[in-house]
Amino acid sequence: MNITVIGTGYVGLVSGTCFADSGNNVTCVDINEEKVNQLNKGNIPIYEPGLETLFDRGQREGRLHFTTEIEGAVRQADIVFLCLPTPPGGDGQADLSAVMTVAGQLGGLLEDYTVIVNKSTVPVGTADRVRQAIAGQADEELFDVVSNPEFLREGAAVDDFMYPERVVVGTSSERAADIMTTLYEPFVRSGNPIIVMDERSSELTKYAANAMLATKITFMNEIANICERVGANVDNVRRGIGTDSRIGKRFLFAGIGYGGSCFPKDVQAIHYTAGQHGYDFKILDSVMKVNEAQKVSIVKKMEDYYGTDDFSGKQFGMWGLSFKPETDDIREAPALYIAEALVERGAKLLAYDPEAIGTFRQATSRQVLDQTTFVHSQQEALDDIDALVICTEWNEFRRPTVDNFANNMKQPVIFDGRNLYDLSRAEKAGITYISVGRPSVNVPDMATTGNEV
Ligand SMILES: NC(=O)C1=CN([C@@H]2O[C@H](COP(=O)(O)OP(=O)(O)OC[C@H]3O[C@@H](n4cnc5c(N)ncnc54)[C@H](O)[C@@H]3O)[C@@H](O)[C@H]2O)C=CC1
Ligand SMILES: O=C(O)[C@H]1O[C@H](OP(=O)(O)OP(=O)(O)OC[C@H]2O[C@@H](n3ccc(=O)[nH]c3=O)[C@H](O)[C@@H]2O)[C@H](O)[C@@H](O)[C@@H]1O
Repeated sequence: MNITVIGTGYVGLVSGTCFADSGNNVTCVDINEEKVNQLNKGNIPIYEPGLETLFDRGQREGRLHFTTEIEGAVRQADIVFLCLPTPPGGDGQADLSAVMTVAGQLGGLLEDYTVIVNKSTVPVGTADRVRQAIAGQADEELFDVVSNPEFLREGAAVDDFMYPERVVVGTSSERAADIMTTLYEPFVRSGNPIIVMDERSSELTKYAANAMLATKITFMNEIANICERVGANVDNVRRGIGTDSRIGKRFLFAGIGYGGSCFPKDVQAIHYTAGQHGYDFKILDSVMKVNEAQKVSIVKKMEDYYGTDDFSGKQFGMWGLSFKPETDDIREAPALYIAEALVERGAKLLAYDPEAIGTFRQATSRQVLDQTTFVHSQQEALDDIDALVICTEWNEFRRPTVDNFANNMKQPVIFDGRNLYDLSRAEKAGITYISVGRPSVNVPDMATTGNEV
């Protein structure tokens, strides 16, 4: 099939590359000329494991093209995917300006029947709005509008796209449903379902999935906060409940809050939509409040440990800047908030991340930049620091076994926002180790090691 993807961000680039790899002829369109030039030279602007191999193959075999010219790309397409940004507007409402601008351009370009697919995360009713925008300029026989939300995760995007647990297709048109089913059949060979439903349910499914996952994480963060108060261990509680298949093992890891480009904005957006329809979505109100506090909960622990909120004269190492491992994306990353809070309290930072130093530098404040030295290895971030703060669970941070820290650090004090290390080993190694929802180790007057299984 001839596929045109409009918007070559995370979703557009991964979708376009994977569709090309399954034998389609794909043209990706973006208004960012510099990005398109780089992509045409074979340079991928994001770090995403496994993408490069498929991308190179697609370009080499002539099935993956990039352009800024929307006209030709849409005219030749059987299917047009909209993979455009839908950032939060001022009040939390999703900003649909990119989607509606492109929708307004499409009508005049359709010559033969084309399926217009919205892959962006958009509020309920957007498929209708896109249909109306196109219908103003094109015969209704010439197109259908489909909602096809994307569930990939950054850092695992290629696998998620190639082997989706489900594909959701929202359309009331049988013709469009058949085309979408044919397109996705190679991706669900393992028997996972393509679920066809109406457009509105499909649009809401995307928000419901993200809001449910954000709620699950937040629930565990609250359990962790209780664990800290009653002397329990959230790892044990997680194992104890996760083995119940009704609850499930995944997305139960307590930490320093969820970040990224989607959970925060999508929770806000569905909360806003509910409010627009006269419904107060109370649970999501709490999820947002708890998550805000959780992002900087580690700073509160540091204040308790030092007995002051004045960190002047202290230097902290920071491991991990991205919002999660295997990505250089720092959007809504807890590390941004933690760095800001530490610098506000007078600290200096030595920061390391395997991939996200560049993106972090662009996003953080001048004040943080002035007080931060970025280093190129985890080891360098341990030099002459008062304590290490762990913000992202990159695998390489698990490698120096916890026993090594005592030899490598001036003060073996670790504040771990991601629960990387075993408590009893930290205790034996003589490290002061304060993590999330677990008893603190080697801290005078604080609870000691709990009951590790
Ligand atoms: N990032 C992720 O992991 C996921 C994102 N989503 C959703 O997918 C949508 C896109 O997200 P990302 O790929 O992260 O966005 P992004 O912000 O990384 O990229 C969007 C791209 O669209 C381009 N663009 C903007 N206006 C344009 C226009 N008028 N014409 C052509 N190109 C234009 C931008 O230059 C940029 O390259 C959002 O609605 C998001 O919520 C859904 C699932 C996963
Ligand atoms: O709509 C989207 O953009 C995507 O949002 C999330 O994907 P992503 O944001 O890439 O990353 P996740 O792996 O979901 O992690 C999100 C945040 O939750 C945190 N998290 C995750 C899992 C967990 O157990 N605990 C936890 O704190 C992570 O550290 C991270 O900050 C969803 O998982 C995807 O299905 C969805 O397509």
